Amino acid sequence: MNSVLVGTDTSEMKQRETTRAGARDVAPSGVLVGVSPLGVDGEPRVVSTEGTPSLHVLVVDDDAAVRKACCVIAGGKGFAVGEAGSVAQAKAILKHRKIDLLLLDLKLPDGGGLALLEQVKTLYPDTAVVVMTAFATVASAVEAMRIGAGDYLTKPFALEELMTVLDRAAQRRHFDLESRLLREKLRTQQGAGGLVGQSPEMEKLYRILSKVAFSTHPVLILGESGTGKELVARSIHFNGPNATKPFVPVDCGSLVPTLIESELFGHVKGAFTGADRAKEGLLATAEGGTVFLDEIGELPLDLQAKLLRALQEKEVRPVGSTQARPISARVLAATNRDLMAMVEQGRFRRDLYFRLNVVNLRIPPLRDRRSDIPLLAMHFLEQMKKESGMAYEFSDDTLRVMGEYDWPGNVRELENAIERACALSSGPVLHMGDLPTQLQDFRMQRVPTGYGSETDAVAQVEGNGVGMGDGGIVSIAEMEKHAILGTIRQLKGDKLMAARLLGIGKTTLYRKLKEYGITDGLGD
Ligand SMILES: Nc1ncnc2c1ncn2[C@@H]1O[C@H](COP(=O)(O)OP(=O)(O)OP(=O)(O)O)[C@@H](O)[C@H]1O
Repeated sequence: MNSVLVGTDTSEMKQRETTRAGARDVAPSGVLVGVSPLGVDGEPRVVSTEGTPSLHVLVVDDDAAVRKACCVIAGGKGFAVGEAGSVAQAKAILKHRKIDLLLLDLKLPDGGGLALLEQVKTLYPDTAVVVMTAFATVASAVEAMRIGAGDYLTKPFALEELMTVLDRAAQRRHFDLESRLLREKLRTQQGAGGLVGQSPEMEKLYRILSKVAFSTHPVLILGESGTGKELVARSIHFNGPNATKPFVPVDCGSLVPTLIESELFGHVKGAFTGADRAKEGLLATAEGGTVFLDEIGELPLDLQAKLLRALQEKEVRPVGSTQARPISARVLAATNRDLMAMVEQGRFRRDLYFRLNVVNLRIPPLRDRRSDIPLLAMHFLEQMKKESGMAYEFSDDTLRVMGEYDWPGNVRELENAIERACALSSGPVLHMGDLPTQLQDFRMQRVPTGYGSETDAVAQVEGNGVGMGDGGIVSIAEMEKHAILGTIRQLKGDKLMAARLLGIGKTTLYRKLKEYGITDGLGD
């Protein structure tokens, strides 16, 4: 089989005869197939006897022997095959039938194959094209690739070359299909991890995400804090082929420096004081799954070198061990820092940067995709409704200000603001007064002469009452006190929740209460 060549060159005629004889009898897989020339109706014949074929292949060549050989090989692989001997026949078939893969000879009797290719790429962009060309016209193969052919075969070609090209096309097709389905899933919010957003920026992100999910390359996820880097990493993992394997997030910024190495690579018993048991590192725990290295820019330089070695050699050496242990996890990393600048400053290893940055995904800040704000706001509101059973809704003013605000803390800030508003509101309608002070300040800067709608003004005075509702000037300390006490009261004394919603620590809250001379409960 290996020595059999398929081609149009007359010097290959003898070999072609061999091909034809071989092809007529047995396909490479041993499956018997019958190949017939194209019927007058132009319909490609399904010739495989194996199950339902996955790909529809059309062979366009004026040489019947080449057509037959290709049909036999493709049919043997379980594809539905058809053949056309001219441009006109090919067009007739393409009009009536969805073709997944076109095997196209560039030299056809009734016109150029290149023109047909151009037409196919315009009318049927999903059809993959493999051009077949004689060695002498390899320049036209280059032109064909430029127009959109995915692959090419130089005639005469060995049958195994054809088989490889068919396998590659089938794989690519499968990949494209999966990635299209995933993109659709992400777009309609059904993707695992539930990424919300329909702005052009998010569409672009879904496009790249749906492609990288099926590969095993490292991906560097870039974006400001709170833009959704971890959510994107989860989406990549849970939509990929290893979704059932572990997803292990590692926050490089919060690991205790002296313990990072043993956390990442593991340690043996007795490796250091307190290591009374051997421990597997996070890189090994992810076995076959994904390790998500968050805040990778925070990793100390010496550990960057060790991580690079582990990634290159695909093995880790636990602290205190002389033996390496293989690792098979995919690595995704994220940072809100300018890693390239850190490389220039010598604070991040260039080689590690390139290792992690095989593909990068940049998540734009929320202020650069404002059309997503209402969608995200409604999404978080729905979540709150489900959790609380309350029929919350935004006042017009609240929704408008949220859409205009810059959200320096991005989606996380928006999510927290809505959670806080729901916890503080006295009724189902969320007013401006229920939003965090930074949004109220923002609105006051924009509308210096008033509060906007009357309802919201009332809500502001009646709500947590922060601001200049009584017309006088209030000190920042006074506003802070007002906010703290108002929040605790509205939460019926739940100080932990109040601290959380106010974005301050529990200890700070208690210290402030002490400063105000309040030692017992408030509102409880
Ligand atoms: N597109 C989105 N759709 C729905 N929720 C989102 C989206 N982006 C972010 N979130 C939510 O916002 C919060 C912050 O997201 P995440 O932790 O992924 O951000 P991050 O960029 O990793 O933040 P950091 O840099 O601070 O670690 C999470 O609760 C996440 O679920």
